[in-house]
Amino acid sequence: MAIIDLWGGVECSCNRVGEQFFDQLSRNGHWERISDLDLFASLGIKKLRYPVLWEHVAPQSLDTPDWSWSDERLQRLQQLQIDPIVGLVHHGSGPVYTDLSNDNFAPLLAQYARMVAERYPWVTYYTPVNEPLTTARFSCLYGFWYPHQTSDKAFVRALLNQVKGTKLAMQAIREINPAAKLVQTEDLGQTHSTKLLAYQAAFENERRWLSFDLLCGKVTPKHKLWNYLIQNGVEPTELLEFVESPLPPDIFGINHYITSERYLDEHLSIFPLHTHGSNAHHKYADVEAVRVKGVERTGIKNLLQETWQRYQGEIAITEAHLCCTREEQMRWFMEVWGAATELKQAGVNIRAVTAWALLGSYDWNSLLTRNNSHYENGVFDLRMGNKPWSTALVKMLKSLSKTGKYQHDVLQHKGWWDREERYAYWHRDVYISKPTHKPILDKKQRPLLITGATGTLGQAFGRICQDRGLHYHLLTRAEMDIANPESVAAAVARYNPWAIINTAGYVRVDEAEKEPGKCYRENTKGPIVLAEICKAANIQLLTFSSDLVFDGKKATPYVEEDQPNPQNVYGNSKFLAEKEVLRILPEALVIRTSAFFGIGDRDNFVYFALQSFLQGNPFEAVNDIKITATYIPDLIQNSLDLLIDQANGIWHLANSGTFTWAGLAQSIADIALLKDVQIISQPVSSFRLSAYRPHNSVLGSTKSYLMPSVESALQRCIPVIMQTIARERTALEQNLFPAEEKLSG
Ligand SMILES: NC(=O)C1=CN([C@@H]2O[C@H](COP(=O)(O)OP(=O)(O)OC[C@H]3O[C@@H](n4cnc5c(N)ncnc54)[C@H](OP(=O)(O)O)[C@@H]3O)[C@@H](O)[C@H]2O)C=CC1
Ligand SMILES: Cc1cn([C@H]2C[C@H](O)[C@@H](COP(=O)(O)OP(=O)(O)O[C@H]3O[C@@H](C)C(=O)[C@@H](O)[C@H]3O)O2)c(=O)[nH]c1=O
Repeated sequence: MAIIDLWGGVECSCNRVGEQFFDQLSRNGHWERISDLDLFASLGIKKLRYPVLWEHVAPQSLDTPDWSWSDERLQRLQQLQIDPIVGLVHHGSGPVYTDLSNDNFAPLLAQYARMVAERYPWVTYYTPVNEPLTTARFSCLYGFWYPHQTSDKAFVRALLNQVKGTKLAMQAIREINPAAKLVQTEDLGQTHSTKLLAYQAAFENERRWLSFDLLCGKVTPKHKLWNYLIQNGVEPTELLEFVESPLPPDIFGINHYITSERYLDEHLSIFPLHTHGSNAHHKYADVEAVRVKGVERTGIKNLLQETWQRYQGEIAITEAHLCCTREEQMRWFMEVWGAATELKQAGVNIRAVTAWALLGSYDWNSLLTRNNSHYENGVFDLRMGNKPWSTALVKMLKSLSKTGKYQHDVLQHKGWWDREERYAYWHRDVYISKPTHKPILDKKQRPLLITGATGTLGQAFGRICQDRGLHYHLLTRAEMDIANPESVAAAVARYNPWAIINTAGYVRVDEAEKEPGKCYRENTKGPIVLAEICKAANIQLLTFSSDLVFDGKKATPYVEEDQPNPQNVYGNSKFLAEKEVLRILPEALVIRTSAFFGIGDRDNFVYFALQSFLQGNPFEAVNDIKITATYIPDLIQNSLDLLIDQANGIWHLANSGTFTWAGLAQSIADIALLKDVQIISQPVSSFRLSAYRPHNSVLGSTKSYLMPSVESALQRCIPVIMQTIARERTALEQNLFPAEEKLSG
């Protein structure tokens, strides 16, 4: 039985930048999709942080409210027996007739809150204003959001208006529902620093409590920030009003992210420009403490302990979310859940942990100031077809809400925030120079078995599993011949894997026409043997197929449901494997992909083209075949997430964008900024290839749009490939022309 509750929450920020409102509910489609509530209910959540935003209900005036959306949603929540924690403002500055610096903000918010309570008198839990301190910082100290001010005076005024608004709102609500409870949320971190900036860190470590301290009436003339507030335009009466009639939160809502802990350092030279800032006295860099070697992070457990010691009030983690790969998201949530459970067992009044951003969020990487569709998935992933995809976190949360416990092999390993490779900086007072590190993989975890140790995809899988802290064994043919059942059974018995990733195969498409036996052994018999043994051993299987299963007669991109009709031996060997593997093991994941390119692999079209261009040689490319190309790291990152999500069946994963090979060559030249390249564009027939190539093998998908565009992948890899080619050329020249001759050259 779980001793703490699982709550959920929808990322519903509605922040204003200039005259534009950035609205997560329209970005994530939840505004239109009431069925999401059923998905949320299936997680076993007891409460849901849910928006009835002022900017949505009364955007033009409090006299013309539109309750249609919130009526329907709150009614559905009642039917689903989910208790809403209603949020009225979420990183917003209110509708256009007010803003954070306007003294009408608090009274108007209270008026709106009364209207909400009158409309939904049964609602008990409220968060009138989410994270007043964060919003005041982003809007009035850093100027990112409306009203875009950048002074302590404006920051303090914005904070006070929000906290006053919260108090007045709760008082108005309690006139309707005296039992109403305030769940006051705030981002909680810790600021660390060099000795020189310890005063700034101390200030920020006091400031972080201000929302709670004000509501609890703790900001008296003895409070460390009393003078700071007074010097920045607050009247003593405004503060004493809270002291005389405090309105402490019924639940202290802690929002904690891996980036909540900061590190301040005046040695600007070792920090990227975008981290530079200043106060009235010093210029300094402000970075995530987790990236700094020599900084001991306080961590969520100690921060919760501090909150308990400071307020002795009921606490809930109201936002637990990590933007990262699947296993890291699971590790982060389990770390927060574990900390809360241990503290609860130790007598701390912890009520719940909230799985935040259930549907993910958009553009937080630009602090909600740009619409770039930078999406980070949540418990559900919105990049899969027309309904939210249940990631591996769904199974985890269902188990936690029931039993408070959950096991998965990927959880055996530390999260990146506890692994050596996290460091990007070092604490100047602790280290003179950049310390080195070696990633260590913990062998306790049941491994992934990856075939194809000498292959392009296999080796890349090894590198990325290392980075993701996924324990793996990369096996050569000698260690496990996939077409030999004894060899596979022996390897499975020896390593006891939780999944097999089959990157092995026969990929020489033209030669396959001459030696079909070999091709069918590696590409068809091999995967079948793996499927049979995985079935028997109840372990997951991921295997790869190809766009060459199609005949190319379709005019538009091929999707998963399209009927394959391979036109060459290779294509046929992959198609037969797909059919047999899914007949034997329907749970298997079969990923069709195409035309690999990547860093560190010289046997690919991108490398060939760049090499020719840089050598000034003409490059022949086919102009009557349409394909999609696949950047290997993007393929692997998403394949691993799907495997951990236990996705099954056929999935198409290729970077988005349709090209002829000649067109792709031109894009490569454009992105490499190479002007005078010679691309000889000609039909495939001129290449006299022994295996037929379909004229269209573009991979589309009805299941997902996980993969970035080919352009974005080329932009990420071409600079590195060009450096590799340049280095190789220099090495070649040095071998060909030893130094003295070059000088005489
Ligand atoms: N390259 C591409 O553009 C595309 C590839 N694919 C698919 O992706 C997968 C990986 O391709 P890629 O990395 O390019 O291939 P590579 O040719 O680079 O690697 C193939 C690997 O498979 C190993 N192998 C072959 N047969 C066996 C066997 N019986 N037992 C164990 N290992 C074996 C090879 O080992 P050894 O060195 O001993 O021969 C080699 O390590 C293949 O399934 C391929 O069909 C799909 C679409 C596009
Ligand atoms: C090397 C090269 C290829 N091409 C074009 C011609 C031809 O259609 C195509 C053939 O190149 P390749 O032999 O590299 O690729 P091909 O064998 O067609 O590629 C396939 O590999 C297998 C393993 C797959 O599964 C497929 O997805 C696909 O990537 O590329 C050029 O136009 N210019 C060139 O210089």
